[in-house]
Amino acid sequence: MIRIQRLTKRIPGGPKILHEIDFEAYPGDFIAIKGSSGSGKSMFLKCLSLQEKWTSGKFKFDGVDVFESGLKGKLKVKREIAYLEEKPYLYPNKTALKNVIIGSVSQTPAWRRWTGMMRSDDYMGGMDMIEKRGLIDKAHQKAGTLSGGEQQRIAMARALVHGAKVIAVDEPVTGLDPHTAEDVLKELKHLCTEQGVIVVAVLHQGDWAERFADRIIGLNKGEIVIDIRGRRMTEREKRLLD
Ligand SMILES: Nc1ncnc2c1ncn2[C@@H]1O[C@H](COP(=O)(O)OP(=O)(O)OP(=O)(O)O)[C@@H](O)[C@H]1O
Repeated sequence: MIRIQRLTKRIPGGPKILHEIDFEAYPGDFIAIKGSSGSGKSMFLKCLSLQEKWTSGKFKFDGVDVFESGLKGKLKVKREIAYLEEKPYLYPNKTALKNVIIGSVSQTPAWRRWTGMMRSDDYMGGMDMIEKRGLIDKAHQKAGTLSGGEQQRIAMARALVHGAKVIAVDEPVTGLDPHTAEDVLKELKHLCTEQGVIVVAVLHQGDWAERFADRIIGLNKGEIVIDIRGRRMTEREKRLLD
């Protein structure tokens, strides 16, 4: 479970980008973040996954007070809250499978990195995760040749192999055709309902948030202006995001 209280982010010597954000999420939640350009959506995901330092606020994750528990709490967040950018970084010349298992604990010994050899349990775990994403026939294809939707799913598989319990994903369907976008969102929804993963997704365009999310949070100038159950938004609510 995640509990954030009064998260504030200010760029040193610059403007306040997030202002006193309160946020809670429970296993299995699919939460969409909406808001116009510059409203702080990406910054929120980056603060949630500790890619960005907070200016102030309290952060509890799975009962651990992240900032009170020192390095241990921060490492737990970095390990278990995966941040996926709009165009997730994959090694283009490595296979989809290598991208999924790269950096996993049993891969770490230097001689494995030098020789490129995988342990059989890495191989099986990676293949299993890729199969569950419906990409088994792409496992040995170079990641740089995969489509945008396939790359998103490989990035998800990598996060899950590495033990992610929360996926904070920025614009996962931007630039995808509607059919592929729907597949990616179904996949994320499935992770919530079947595995209790928490998904926090920036889904500003179209009606994807209304169709897939359990909750919709709307940001305007770094403040929460809407926090509703996933449903069709009213015209008044939409105006609050402008
Ligand atoms: N490192 C930084 N230094 C200064 N300003 C920043 C920095 N990072 C973000 N900002 C500003 O903070 C605001 C929020 O940025 P953010 O990327 O979170 O917006 P967003 O809602 O994700 O926008 P978009 O939909 O266009 O991606 C923007 O005005 C941006 O210019």
